[in-house]
Amino acid sequence: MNLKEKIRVIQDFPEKGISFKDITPLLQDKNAFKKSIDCMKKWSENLQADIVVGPEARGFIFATALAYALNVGFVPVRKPGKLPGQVISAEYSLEYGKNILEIHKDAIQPGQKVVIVDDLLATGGTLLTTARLIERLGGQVVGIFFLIELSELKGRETLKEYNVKSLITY
Ligand SMILES: O=P(O)(O)OC[C@H]1O[C@H](OP(=O)(O)OP(=O)(O)O)[C@H](O)[C@@H]1O
Ligand SMILES: Nc1ncnc2[nH]cnc12
Repeated sequence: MNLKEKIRVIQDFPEKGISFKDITPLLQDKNAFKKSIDCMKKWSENLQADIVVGPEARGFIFATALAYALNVGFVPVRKPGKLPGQVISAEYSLEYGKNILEIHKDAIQPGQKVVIVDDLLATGGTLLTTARLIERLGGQVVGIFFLIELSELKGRETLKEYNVKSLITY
């Protein structure tokens, strides 16, 4: 099965000039969704991850499924004002716009091995910010997995110090 065929490309969304990669057809297809998570599970072999982290919102979908498959816990990284406990936060830039990400202070224990999962790598800003938040809490980022990588935007350069893998490349 070719996973790329399950991605719907929509031009000029959410603004002019953006070629939006819509993951919803892949999620609707049980075989494609399962294959995506099974591949990420394979990448996780030997990493001995203690926890999987996913950034809001699309990251939650893949990160929770992988956490379940690996039989480890899940930690959400959220947009501002959503987490109720004490948080640390950081600002970052997106392919379109700016944002802030937050994580609960007690979400990661020092020395824990962390895998981060998101749907898409564009500039890498979201994932670099997420990785830095985890490191500020003492976690060790052992893998960063994506469904989709937009190679033109050079996110892999931004994340060059990490073990980065993606399933579909544009
Ligand atoms: O590599 P980057 O340039 O940081 O871009 C990639 C991020 O952009 C999208 O999230 P978005 O913030 O649009 O949020 P959503 O998941 O809530 O739709 C996507 O899900 C990634 O998290
Ligand atoms: N081109 C794109 N398509 C889907 N999600 C994105 N997030 C950042 N850039 C994106």
